[in-house]
Amino acid sequence: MPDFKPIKLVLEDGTVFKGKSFGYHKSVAGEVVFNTAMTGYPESLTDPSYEGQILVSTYPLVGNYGVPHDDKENGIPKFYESDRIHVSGFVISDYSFDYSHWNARGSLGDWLEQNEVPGIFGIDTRALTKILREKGTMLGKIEVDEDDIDFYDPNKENLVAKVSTNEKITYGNGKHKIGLVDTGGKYNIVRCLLKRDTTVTMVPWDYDFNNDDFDGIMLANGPGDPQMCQATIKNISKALNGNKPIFGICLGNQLLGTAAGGSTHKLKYGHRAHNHPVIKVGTGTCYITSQNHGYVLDTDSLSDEWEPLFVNINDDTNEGIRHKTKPFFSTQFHPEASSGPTDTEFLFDEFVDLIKASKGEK
Ligand SMILES: NC(=O)CC[C@H](N)C(=O)O
Repeated sequence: MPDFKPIKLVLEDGTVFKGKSFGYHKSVAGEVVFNTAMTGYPESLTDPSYEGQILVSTYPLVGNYGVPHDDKENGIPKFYESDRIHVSGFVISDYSFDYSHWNARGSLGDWLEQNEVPGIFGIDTRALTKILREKGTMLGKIEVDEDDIDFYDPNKENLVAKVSTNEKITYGNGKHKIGLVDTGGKYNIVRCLLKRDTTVTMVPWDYDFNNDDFDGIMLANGPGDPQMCQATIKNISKALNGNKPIFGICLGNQLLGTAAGGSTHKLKYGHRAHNHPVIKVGTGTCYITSQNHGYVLDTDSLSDEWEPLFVNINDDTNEGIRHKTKPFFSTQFHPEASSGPTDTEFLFDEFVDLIKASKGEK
């Protein structure tokens, strides 16, 4: 085994975890969050919602299936959620030096190195997670050699502006025209829409989509504090006066709720997993969902025109909302999965059905 350089993770409360470096050997600071999923590191690492965050995997064995090919389909990578790694650093327990998978093109360590993102292995990530669960999400820094860098709070910045597209980009040429507000959206949202006879036009986070002739508006996921996206919230508020279908995911749920007059707050340590159970309100139906968020919408803050659509049965937090009379709805979880269970992908069908109904089609 080669000699891996020492590297450490320092938490805001002074706790230090010493590990070994297996990615790009540099110091970084960010917000430390944990995900309990057992698979899906290529998708998570490229999810723009992780911008500014140091990601901890509670599942110990990581890297065993390498990283996938970067083949493209419809102009986007087939197996990644964006064009680069967005996490600031990756913290794991056991690194698999050997990888094997039909679709592997290289190792996780080499991929981190190419993207200049540090990786630490040899850390008891379950002990680390217990601290984060007890004290809540904390700032942290990964330090190499004798470095002593400052802590950095990504939520004080407009991270959405950093990760959003700067120009309109159109994918596919299906029947229904979707305006996708790119607050840091994952490519699987585009893939799920394109599978359903749509043309998807991705627009910048602060673009006023109300003047375009879209058939429906898709509000994407994205990083940071939703209250940083006032320009998006303003445009959504305008759209709420009309009748075009709107579907929001994760940050999209928080932005739709805020535009509807609601408020948001930060959870103690967030939901990042493949197994969050949510109940559809008014039914006994439970879905197992993929999640990655730190903020949450306050259901009680919504006006009477809105109602909760899903609720998390672990902690009773909001998992989605819908307008009582207009075709507007959103989910806090990820129906596009990637990674995680695909049980709620049918919500994309429901969105397209709303579009058809609003156009007078069957
Ligand atoms: N995946 C997301 O869209 C995350 C939304 C928001 N940044 C949060 O942490 O709550």
